[in-house]
Amino acid sequence: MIDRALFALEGVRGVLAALLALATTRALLAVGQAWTLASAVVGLWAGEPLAGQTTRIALFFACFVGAQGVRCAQDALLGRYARARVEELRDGLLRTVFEQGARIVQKTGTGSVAALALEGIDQVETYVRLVLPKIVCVVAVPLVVLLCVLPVDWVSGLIMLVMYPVIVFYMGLIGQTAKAAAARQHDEYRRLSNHFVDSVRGIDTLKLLGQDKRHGERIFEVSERFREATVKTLRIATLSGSVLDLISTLSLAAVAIMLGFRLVDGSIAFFPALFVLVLVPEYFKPIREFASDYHASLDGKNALASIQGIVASAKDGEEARRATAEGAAGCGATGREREVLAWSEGAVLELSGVGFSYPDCEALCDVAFSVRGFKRIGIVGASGSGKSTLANVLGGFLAPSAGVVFAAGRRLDDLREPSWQRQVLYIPQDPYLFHATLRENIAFYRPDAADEEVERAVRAMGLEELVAELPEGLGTLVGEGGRALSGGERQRVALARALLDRSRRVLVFDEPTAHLDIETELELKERMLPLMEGRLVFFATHRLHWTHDMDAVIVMEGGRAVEFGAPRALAAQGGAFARLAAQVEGGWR
Ligand SMILES: Nc1ncnc2c1ncn2[C@@H]1O[C@H](COP(=O)(O)OP(=O)(O)OP(=O)(O)O)[C@@H](O)[C@H]1O
Repeated sequence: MIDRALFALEGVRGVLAALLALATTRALLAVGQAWTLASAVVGLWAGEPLAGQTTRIALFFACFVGAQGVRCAQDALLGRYARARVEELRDGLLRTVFEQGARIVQKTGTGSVAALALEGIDQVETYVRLVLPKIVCVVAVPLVVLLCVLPVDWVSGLIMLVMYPVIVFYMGLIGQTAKAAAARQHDEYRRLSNHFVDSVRGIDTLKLLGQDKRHGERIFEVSERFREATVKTLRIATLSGSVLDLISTLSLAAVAIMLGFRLVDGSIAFFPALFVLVLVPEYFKPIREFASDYHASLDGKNALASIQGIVASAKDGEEARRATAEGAAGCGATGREREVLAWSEGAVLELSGVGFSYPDCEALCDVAFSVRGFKRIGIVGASGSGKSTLANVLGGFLAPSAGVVFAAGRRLDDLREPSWQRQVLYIPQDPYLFHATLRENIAFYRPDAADEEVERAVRAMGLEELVAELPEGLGTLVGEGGRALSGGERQRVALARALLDRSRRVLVFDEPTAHLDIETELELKERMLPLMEGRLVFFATHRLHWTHDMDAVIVMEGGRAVEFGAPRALAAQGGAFARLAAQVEGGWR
């Protein structure tokens, strides 16, 4: 029931110690309130004048105000602590998502990661605020109260002592059921988030294929499952809360009835009886509050576990990767020693035995080749042969599961090395436009670019017409929520980015023209070729006319690089490239 993940939070022990001190103080103040109230009432009952009770009444109010003060101090402490931890968690999660990129998002789901970063984080804050003080109160307050009741009336103390473990045992039983129900609810929520984001992203395709109605029904099914899981969790929470209330009320009644009988037969005086009666609710209050907040905070508990899981698995993977890289290098290379030098004419990139597997499929196997300097390398092959996966490995997005890479004199396990990524410009099939102005999108890698440079890039990539058409020219908002651009226009923006940032000397293209009609492709080709000058270029494509402009091609077949060489020589060789070339309409010359 007590969540170990909470104890992994930074500085939690110090906060628990402070909360323990505050809870003990509050319990003592509650005892003080019960004592002063009981003695004032007993005094009045005995016929003492009201004026004689002033000190007791003043002390009662002092204890009351003190208890409120302690509560405020506790809230302030928890508020600060929860906010700080939550900020750290958010940073950790976002850093992991940015560092691990596609891998994390593919594994966990875009919707789920977004829901965790937004709503999940808030749930964790509520969870930390609610549960930390309850963990402390549930131990400290009953102990203080019991220690004060036992010397005054051991019979009531004994009843309280016996009933407490019964309640804790019952809570443990309910807790297990509630935990399972909340975990199921959390899973359904993750599924719903992923489904929703996927549906919104794919809405055009779904409509185009006439699948929107059927997909709508599936969204309804997923939402229904989430609703059912939520109702089940609420049902358990409400029922168990009521039963717990009943048990603690019965325990309270048992103490009160025993006090009543003993008062009647004169075996207990009025003062101790009243003192105990006033104090007993304080004894059961923390466990009742713990039970009700426990259910309310279970989604925060699950969100915390998910976030910590994502961050920890990424960290483990990263450490294992580092350890293997350092072990493989045999020299404990760290930091600077792994930095890839700036790409130059004499630099060599070599892949040796590189493999990569998706959870259910091996996409690359034993890929090996070596390139030097500023070459244009085509990556060709049939659909599913591994072109995009190889482009992703070269771009530093995916870490191979096998093999090593030598890049500009550095031996690496993979190319997710920041000093390599800083040199790479990746242009995918469908470049992403940020929700920002067209100018900001073009100057993405060089936000400091002068206006003339941006305008030159606009002209070079044939974007002048678009800019003239837009209401605010380069200052028009584009991307999601802004003015939509066609596939060809997005591709031109991506190329303008490449033109603007000449410092990136490695270009990785992944089927950049796959979505474009042949006229647009040929027009763009004329604009792309000059960009390739003085750069190392990898160009994954299934359109073989590009290979005429390549210095060499890598031919992929079933995840293996089966051929590597100049296209003309490969075509003459009669192997895999020749077979591919034979499929080109009109032949490959
Ligand atoms: N995210 C993924 N999860 C699981 N398997 C994947 C994933 N992406 C690709 N694959 C599989 O890996 C293999 C190689 O895919 P890849 O996209 O690299 O091939 P490709 O040659 O680029 O294909 P295409 O020309 O159709 O884009 C294929 O069998 C594909 O089904």
